[in-house]
Amino acid sequence: MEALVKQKCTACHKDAPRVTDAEIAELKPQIPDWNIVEVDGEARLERTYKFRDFQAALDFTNRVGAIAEEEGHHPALLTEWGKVKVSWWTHAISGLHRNDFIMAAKTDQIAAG
Ligand SMILES: C[C@H](O)[C@H](O)[C@H]1CNC2=NC(N)=NC(=O)C2=N1
Repeated sequence: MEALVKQKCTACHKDAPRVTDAEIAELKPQIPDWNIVEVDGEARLERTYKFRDFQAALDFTNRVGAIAEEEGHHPALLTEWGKVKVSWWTHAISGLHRNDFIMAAKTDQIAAG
């Protein structure tokens, strides 16, 4: 399989397939630092990144925002002094799509510089 970071998001729509348990088993090892959490009964991918100060956290936030706009897939971002919590899920299906794993991998790539 092509690495997740090299893949593009497909359009989100309400009939898009949620990832199956078998797909999660295949995809999750590529983003080992992410957690799958449930919020309001919906699965999300979540990771908190640490930074030296607020400006560095804000710069990262903006870079993640830019790829979200490029890919047409958008995260929740919580920026604080020295950290940013990033959450990916697919609003259209109230759960996880392959797109979320692709975007989590691209977020890791941004953080790696
Ligand atoms: C029309 C537009 O592409 C859709 O509303 C997109 C925008 N960004 C999105 N982002 C996320 N995370 N989930 C969606 O379902 C979604 N839908």
